[in-house]
Amino acid sequence: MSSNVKKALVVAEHKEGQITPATLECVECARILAGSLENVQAVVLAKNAGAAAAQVAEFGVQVLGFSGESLEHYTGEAFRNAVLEAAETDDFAYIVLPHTSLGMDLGPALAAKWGASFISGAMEVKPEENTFIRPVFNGKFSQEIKPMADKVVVGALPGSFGQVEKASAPGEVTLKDYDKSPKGTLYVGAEETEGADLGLAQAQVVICAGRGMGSEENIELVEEAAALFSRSAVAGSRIACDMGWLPYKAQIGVTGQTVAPKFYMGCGVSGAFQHVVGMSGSQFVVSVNTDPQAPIFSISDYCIVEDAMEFLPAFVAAVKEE
Ligand SMILES: Cc1cc2nc3c(=O)[nH]c(=O)nc-3n(C[C@H](O)[C@H](O)[C@H](O)COP(=O)(O)OP(=O)(O)OC[C@H]3O[C@@H](n4cnc5c(N)ncnc54)[C@H](O)[C@@H]3O)c2cc1C
Repeated sequence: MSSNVKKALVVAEHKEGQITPATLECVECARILAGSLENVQAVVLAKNAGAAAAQVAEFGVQVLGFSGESLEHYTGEAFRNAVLEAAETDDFAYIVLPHTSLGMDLGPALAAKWGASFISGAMEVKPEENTFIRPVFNGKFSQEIKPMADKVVVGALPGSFGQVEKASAPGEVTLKDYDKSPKGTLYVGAEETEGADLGLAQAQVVICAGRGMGSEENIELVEEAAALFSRSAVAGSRIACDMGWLPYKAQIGVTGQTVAPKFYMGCGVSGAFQHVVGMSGSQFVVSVNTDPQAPIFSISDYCIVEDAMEFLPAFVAAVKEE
């Protein structure tokens, strides 16, 4: 193997025993960085890592699975120590992890301990130029970054890399017991957010409220629009949820839910990349925004430059008339 090959280690993310789509994008990002899947390995951390490790291996990468009580639930300290131990098993130049809640928390801690640069929210990588590109200012600009350190931890922005395809032969899986416990962190528990299941994942029509809706009272307009369609759901941007207008279960985006409905309508949503990665799989996108320069218009099929409080009642009336 040539000495300029730079190997990449992917930190696999899994929920309820299933590898997340963002992990498969990380494998693709790592493949680009390392030049070939042969130079990519993945690490799976779990109480019992076997099943999730086998899922990742189906994509043709070698997988190291650490199983241990301290890895049953995410804690920054335990996961950081376990990933660093995995990183010592070979001469890696990159650690790639998804730019999700996990990656945003774990990435900086890994980089600090590993002596690496940390590039968060990377949407493109150019290893031959040692350049990483990420969106800034809600996606209105992109920034090119050249890391100073030899090693780089990369947070791959979901929705940017495409998922790696299944391989004809699975990669090798090595499973190890991991019995180290974190010294300064104790996992106490997690509670699911209260509120009804909004059925966002199954919805074919999603009407999404953003800060531009102005107040909680105006969310009724969004609900009325959603009620026009069967298999529909109301969603919100993070700001709409932070304001308490909608429950957190309704949040779409990198720290919320991912939806791929047939029809998405954003009302007073600017189109920050953290939101867009959660809805970019929508088949038909309509956006209502008073600002003709709103970034969401660049990914919309129909751009309606209008006050949402004027548009929505007219929209509801028109659909009812049909
Ligand atoms: C680590 C991190 C994670 C994040 N995760 C998420 C996430 O998961 N999901 C998410 O959504 N965001 C997320 N964000 C926040 C994200 O960066 C944006 O701040 C957020 O998406 C903006 O929400 P918004 O579009 O509702 O509000 P704004 O960006 O304030 O946009 C409001 C829009 O409404 C328009 N408007 C104003 N008045 C009207 C009107 N009367 N009629 C029509 N349009 C009007 C404005 O022109 C503007 O474009 C995250 C941020 C960080 C830092």
